[in-house]
Amino acid sequence: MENKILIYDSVEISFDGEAVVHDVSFSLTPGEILGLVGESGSGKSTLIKAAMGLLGSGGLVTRGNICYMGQNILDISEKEKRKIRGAGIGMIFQDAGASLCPIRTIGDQIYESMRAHKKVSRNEAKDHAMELFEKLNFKDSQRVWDSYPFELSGGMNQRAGIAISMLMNPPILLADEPTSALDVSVQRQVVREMLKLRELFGTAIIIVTHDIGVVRAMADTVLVLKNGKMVEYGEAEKVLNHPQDPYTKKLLAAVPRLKRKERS
Ligand SMILES: Nc1ncnc2c1ncn2[C@@H]1O[C@H](COP(=O)(O)OP(=O)(O)OP(=O)(O)O)[C@@H](O)[C@H]1O
Repeated sequence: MENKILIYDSVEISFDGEAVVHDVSFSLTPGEILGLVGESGSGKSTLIKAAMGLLGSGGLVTRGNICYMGQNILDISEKEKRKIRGAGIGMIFQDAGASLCPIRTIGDQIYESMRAHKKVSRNEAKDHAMELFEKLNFKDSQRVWDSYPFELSGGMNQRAGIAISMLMNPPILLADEPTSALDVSVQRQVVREMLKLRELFGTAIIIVTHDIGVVRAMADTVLVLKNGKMVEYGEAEKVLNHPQDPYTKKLLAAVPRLKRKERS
């Protein structure tokens, strides 16, 4: 099992008794970036939410196992899951701005989210956040700390959201369409930032995206989902440059040629 920090083993996920993800297996090593792609409704978000225990009331893993650091997270209590969420597995969504509380400053939210996991003073939380902001080249860290989300641009909120999800330095970051609501220049910045997190902290990342350009720029491995089933899984270079499955070929063909050519 050398060095696997997350293992999905034959996972089936159902909503209200109906399976929407079928027999999916993959694993993640420290620092690995896995690109999860597939058409809308193919089950990408459902698959990663299962690792966080965030499927909602009708959702259930109905077969298989999901192991985080050797621990089957389907067997553990809600309290233990809460410990893993944030400190073990961080998550960022498409619109991190919307998941920030509108009536609290970024600083307050950082302090609260850190305090939920460990005993820290406000100053310690601030020092830690400022250090991370600097590492991620935020131009005006103090202003970000003092701002309410509505005082920052959508791109800055997303970058702050990513930084917040990294405060506890989780070994795994699940990123669900983290760039799709952003304009192109901020998209590039966010991609660079996620790569920087891997470089700085050895963070493993699962990135869910429709943007094959982002997958090319980031992923070591790629998993292609269609109607909840794995159609292809392997090294990014192989899957992207020599796709075997017609569905993967179709997904890749949907990408503008210019984008596909830029790194070939
Ligand atoms: N809470 C839910 N209750 C019932 N069915 C759901 C729920 N969440 C997702 N589904 C169903 O599960 C399937 C997979 O949805 P999911 O959102 O995981 O796909 P996706 O690949 O992430 O799509 P997108 O790219 O549009 O975000 C879909 O058929 C969807 O309707």
